[in-house]
Amino acid sequence: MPTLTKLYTMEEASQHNTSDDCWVVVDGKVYDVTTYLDEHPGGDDVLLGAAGQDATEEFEDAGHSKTARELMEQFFIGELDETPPPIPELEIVSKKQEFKNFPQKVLNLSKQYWVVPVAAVGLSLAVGFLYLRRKK
Ligand code: HEM
Repeated sequence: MPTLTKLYTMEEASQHNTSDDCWVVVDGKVYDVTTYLDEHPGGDDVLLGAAGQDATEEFEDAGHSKTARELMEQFFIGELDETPPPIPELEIVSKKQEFKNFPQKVLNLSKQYWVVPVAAVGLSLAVGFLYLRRKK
């Protein structure tokens, strides 16, 4: 089933790293904790230290309670877009591949269009024959 969850790249999340605009990423989920900075029992400094970053390890190390995990859902804004960006090398490889197959492609075309040279030779012979006959 399609989800309506908003996706954010890590690059986008990393730009929200101030006390006026503070996002943290925990376990592939993005949280806007700006309004929670002053309320956080662990202190605002720890959240600010993890702002715009993947804080999964720090979050787990702090041994958060079930209540804390339920509470964080209020700050959930989306998920991390983990789709890898297209690798430019792949394009280069495919272009090289095209070039590599060039002789094969020419061969295939000549197989397909063998009628053209045969017709050309036939036509030349016919014209030559008529020319010679007229000369006599
Ligand atoms: C939306 C995200 C978060 C919520 C809702 C949240 C909530 C809480 C709550 C309720 C506590 C009190 C203890 C408990 O009930 O477990 C706590 C403690 C703490 N949190 Fe968070 N937290 C969040 C994110 C983080 C992150 C990202 C870090 C680390 C970078 C962190 C570090 C800590 C630390 C160090 C403590 C103190 C633990 C202790 O006293 O032993 N928290 N947090």
